[in-house]
Amino acid sequence: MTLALGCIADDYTGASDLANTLTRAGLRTVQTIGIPADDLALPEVDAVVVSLKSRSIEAGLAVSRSRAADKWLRGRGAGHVLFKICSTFDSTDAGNIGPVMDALRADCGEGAVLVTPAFPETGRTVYQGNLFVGAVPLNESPLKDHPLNPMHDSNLVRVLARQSRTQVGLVDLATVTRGADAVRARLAELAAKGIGAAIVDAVFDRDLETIGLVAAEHRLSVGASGMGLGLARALVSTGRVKPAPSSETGAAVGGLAACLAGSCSQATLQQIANAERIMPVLHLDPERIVAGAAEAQRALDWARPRLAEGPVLIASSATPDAVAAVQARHGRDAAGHAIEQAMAGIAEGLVQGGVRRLIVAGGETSGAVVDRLKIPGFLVGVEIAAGVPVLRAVGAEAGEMLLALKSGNFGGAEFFSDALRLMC
Ligand SMILES: Nc1ncnc2c1ncn2[C@@H]1O[C@H](COP(=O)(O)OP(=O)(O)OP(=O)(O)O)[C@@H](O)[C@H]1O
Ligand SMILES: O=C(O)[C@@H](O)C(=O)CO
Repeated sequence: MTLALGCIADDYTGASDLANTLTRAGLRTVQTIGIPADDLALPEVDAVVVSLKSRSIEAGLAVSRSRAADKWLRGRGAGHVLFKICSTFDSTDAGNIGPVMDALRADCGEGAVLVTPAFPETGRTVYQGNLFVGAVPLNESPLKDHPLNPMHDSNLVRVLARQSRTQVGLVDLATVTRGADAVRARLAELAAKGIGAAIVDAVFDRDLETIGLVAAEHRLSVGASGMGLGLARALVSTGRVKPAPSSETGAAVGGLAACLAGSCSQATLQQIANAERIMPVLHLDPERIVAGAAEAQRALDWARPRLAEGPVLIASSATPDAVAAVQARHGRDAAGHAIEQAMAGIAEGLVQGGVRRLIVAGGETSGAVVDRLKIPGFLVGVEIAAGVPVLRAVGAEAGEMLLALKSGNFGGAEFFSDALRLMC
């Protein structure tokens, strides 16, 4: 297998978002959980997205795991590696976007790295280096209340510079609009000044196509699914990849269906409220989760008799005030970790009880669940909502399974019913 594109994603939902974008652009793509074991039977593909759970861990660990994934991908022929980050640039001043970018850049000897989280299909655009979420700057969006990495600065040149050892420049929209040669020239100018990274503006998919053409000539880029779109279209338009027909739904899996939500985003809170109309919903008590295993057991006891009648939803999700109160009592990381592990335990119990179709909301939550279920990889199926495909597990201990891993902010108001309709 010689890869046309290698990707390292810093969380699992982000990885499935990217795998979805690449698949829709015509690249045969597989998503792996971590670096695949040698005996995992991977199909012949153009792109591999290695999913890491490295967004919110200690920076040194994120760097070493990302470097190992990069080495694996380049060892399979990937001339270009995309480090997939969140379209809302989720990170803190300690990392992990800057430190990982610096390390991968040093390893491949890149001059200046193109960086953009723009993903216009989901309302993420970048102008003059400022990230907009829909109509508002990042620091005025719901991301200001994120439980793990509240985002208080929309200027990504500043945000990345605080995390990185290199200086950060800007390729502005006026340059992108002039085309690939103008972007090439600006990047060369920045590299000549010793500036190692450039936030690049993008508002429309056509901007990402221009950026993709230039990025594909380099060894490394950093971005969200929009950068993936640009790269994929460049690989196809320059004849380096022969586009594959769009993804198949595959055979039905059957089995029981359940939903888990650990995301506290506004989008997820609305989706849960709407799900109450169509399925039983259990709201977990975060205090009891932190106190011990009884709350997870209560959830399984609650779900068991109901599942035979239809899907259920179990949620820890809460409003920003409630999340802040739990964090004040137990610490941000300890509370987050305890809730993620409880969700993973609930997922394990549900699968032991016959659940084979599982929808998970939240990147960290999905990471904990997929790890606990020991699923080594996924094939990408139909799209439920922008950035969220149906995933078919490959090599799972439980056998045939369908999953949907929803990024906290993604999906329409009826996301859970939309997903269940497509997961048979
Ligand atoms: N009631 C709660 N109180 C405090 N923390 C919570 C609560 N419910 C969930 N959490 C924690 O909040 C974090 C939510 O992160 P997660 O990545 O799962 O969702 P998200 O950030 O909305 O999604 P994404 O990363 O895909 O955008 C997790 O660590 C989770 O355990
Ligand atoms: O880019 C995004 O917004 C998502 O793929 C994601 O990474 C959220 O966790």
